[in-house]
Amino acid sequence: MKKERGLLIVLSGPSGVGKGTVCGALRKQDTDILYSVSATTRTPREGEIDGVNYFFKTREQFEEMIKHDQLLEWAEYVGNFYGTPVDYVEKTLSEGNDIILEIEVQGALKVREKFAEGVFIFLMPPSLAELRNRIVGRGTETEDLINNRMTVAKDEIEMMSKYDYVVENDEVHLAVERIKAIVTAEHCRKDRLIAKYQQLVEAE
Ligand SMILES: Nc1nc2c(ncn2[C@@H]2O[C@H](COP(=O)(O)OP(=O)(O)O)[C@@H](O)[C@H]2O)c(=O)[nH]1
Ligand SMILES: Nc1ncnc2c1ncn2[C@@H]1O[C@H](COP(=O)(O)OP(=O)(O)O)[C@@H](O)[C@H]1O
Repeated sequence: MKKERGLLIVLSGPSGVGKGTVCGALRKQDTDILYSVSATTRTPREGEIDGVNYFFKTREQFEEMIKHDQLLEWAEYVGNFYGTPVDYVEKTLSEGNDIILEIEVQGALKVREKFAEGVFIFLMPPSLAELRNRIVGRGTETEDLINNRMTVAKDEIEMMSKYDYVVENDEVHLAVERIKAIVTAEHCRKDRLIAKYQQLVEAE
C-alpha cells in the first residue's frame, strides 16, 4: 500500500527561545523525523559545520538560489538571509518521511501559504526576562544585537495565533516530549488516514 506523504513540521518562535536546542535534543532521540538544513549568509559560529548546521553562502550565492527558485521560503533576519532549500523538503515528504524546519516567524508564515497542511508549532519562553537571559547566556551576540533580537521577539510573539500549537520551552526534555506528542497525534488525524482505511475496506 502506498505510504502517505510525510508531515511537514515547522518549529518557530523568537530567537533565543531554544529552537536549536530543542530541535537538537529531538534529533538525538530515535524519532523518524528528518531535519531540514537551511542556507544562510550569516558567518559560522564557533563549532558550526557547513552542511550540518547550515549551508553557509555568500550574499551572491544566496541571491542565485532565490533566482533559481531553490528556496521554499527565505527571510532577512537581523541583517542576514536565511532560507529553506526546497528540493530536500519535497523529496522527504514524497518519500513518506516527516521533516522538521526550524525557522523564524516570517519564514514560517510563508511556508503556511504553500503548505496549509503543515503542522505549525510556536515555541514559547516561560517569560521575556528568561528569553533575554538565554540570549545573553549564549554569548554569541553584542548588546546592540541582543536589544535588536528582543524587539523582534516581541513582534514575533504577537504572531502566535497563526500557529496550530504553542509549546512552552520551560525545560528542554518537556518541550521535546510535547512536540513528540503533537507529531503522534497528527499522524492519527482522520483526514490523513481516511483514504488509507477506505482502501482496506474496499480491498476486502
Ligand atoms: N525563514 C527562515 N529562518 C531561518 C532559517 N534557518 C534558520 N532560521 C532562523 O533564523 C533565526 C536566526 O538564526 P541563527 O542566526 O542561527 O540564530 P539562533 O537560531 O537565534 O541561534 C532563527 O530564528 C532561526 O530559526 C530558514 O531557512 N528560513
Ligand atoms: N529549556 C531551556 N532552559 C534553559 N536554557 C535553555 C533552554 N532551552 C535553550 N536554552 C538555552 O538558551 C540559549 C538559546 O537557545 P538556542 O537553542 O540557541 O535558541 P534559538 O535557536 O531559538 O535561537 C542557549 O544558550 C540554550 O542553551
